Amino acid sequence: MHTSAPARVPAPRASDTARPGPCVLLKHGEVFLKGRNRQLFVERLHDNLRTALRGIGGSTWIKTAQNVTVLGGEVPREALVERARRVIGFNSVEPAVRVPSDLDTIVAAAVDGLSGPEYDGATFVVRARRRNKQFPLTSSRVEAQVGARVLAAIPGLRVDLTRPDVRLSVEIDHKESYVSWERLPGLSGLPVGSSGRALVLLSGGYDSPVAAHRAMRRGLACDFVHFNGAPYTNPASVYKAYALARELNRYQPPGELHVIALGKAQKQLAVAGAGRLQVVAQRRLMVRTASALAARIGGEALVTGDSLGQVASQTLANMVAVDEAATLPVLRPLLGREKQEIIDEARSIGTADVSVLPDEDCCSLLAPRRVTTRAELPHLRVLERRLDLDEVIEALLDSAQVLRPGMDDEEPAVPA
Ligand SMILES: Nc1ncnc2c1ncn2[C@@H]1O[C@H](COP(=O)(O)OP(=O)(O)OP(=O)(O)O)[C@@H](O)[C@H]1O
Repeated sequence: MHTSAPARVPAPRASDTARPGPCVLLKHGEVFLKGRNRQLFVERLHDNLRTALRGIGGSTWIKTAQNVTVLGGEVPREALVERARRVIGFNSVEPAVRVPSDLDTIVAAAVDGLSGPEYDGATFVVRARRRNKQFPLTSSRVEAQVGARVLAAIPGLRVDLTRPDVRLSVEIDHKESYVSWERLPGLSGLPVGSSGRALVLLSGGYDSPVAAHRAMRRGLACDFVHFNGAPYTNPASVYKAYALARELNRYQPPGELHVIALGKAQKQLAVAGAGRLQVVAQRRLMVRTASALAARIGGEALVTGDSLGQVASQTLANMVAVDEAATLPVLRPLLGREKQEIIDEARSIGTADVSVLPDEDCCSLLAPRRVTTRAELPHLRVLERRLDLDEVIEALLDSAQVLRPGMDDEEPAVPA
């Protein structure tokens, strides 16, 4: 049984946070808008960040200021940035330096940062935020003074308040301040796990991995289930599902992949006379089995990659027929998306290279030449009564293989 909270990673030692040096500023996303529950969301965000930092190869520390998390450690800053950019819930990830809160030191850090040849002739603006109201200058005075002194020290620079090449950001906290001049976009969204846990029906195509990623960005921790056509198809789709789940697990405390051999049950449906209902009947069997599996592992909803009308099996009537068989809500984050948008998003999250590979999906096994676009529930029920559904589902669940992509590097042993 899953608990949705990730395992805690030891808190940083106080001595780690005392030294000046490189760090990373992580600006909070939607969490920032939360009211009284904000602290809980921030704790979840930090738990996920600690999980993402596991195995990085050196000690790390995390510090919270208002609406910002500061990350540092005895590892190269690029490695911290790379890990932090995969944590859902930060609007931006900014490589920064941490200095004592006095103006001379802040200016020295800024001059140091902007002295490289890549900033020759660049335009810049200073943006300051003062969290420490005891600091002797207001934010706008800090901006003016830092700007003037940087300009005097680096004559190649020019000021542009509206469309600068570089935004020099100064965050003044109580004892220390953070200076940064590079801002990388984060993944924004809600911390994974803050909305509960879901089971994603993961095929080998472009859509379901993108749907999973979108579900994660709305705070759902995801496990995965993949149905393959074994024993009648080759194992290629299982390897693809494994690779996709491993990629997706880089964005969350890793979820499990359950692999279920559907081939025999598909044949039973065909023998029972499914005909043009075959694909919708299979989908109903998938969501029934997935609902039962989710109930066992703590999932509260199913997620699919359906997009309305994309293919014959995804008409409104067929989706209604599928939903009727599920005992958990079926979430479809891609319902209104177009295929090209989905493929572009698959490229940006890193799943497209796997999805494009050929496989022998269980859906093509026994698929009729024409799939019904209007599956009638009474016809489906008559068909399903010819099978002992409870027994079929029990057998499917018993044969499920559980893999942990990204948690260890075992290759999937393909179920018989
Ligand atoms: N073999 C499978 N195992 C698990 N889920 C599946 C499988 N086949 C389909 N699904 C689920 O049903 C959804 C619709 O599948 P369908 O084959 O109709 O569309 P698709 O456009 O090929 O989807 P995808 O690009 O995700 O493969 C998938 O996005 C996925 O969530």
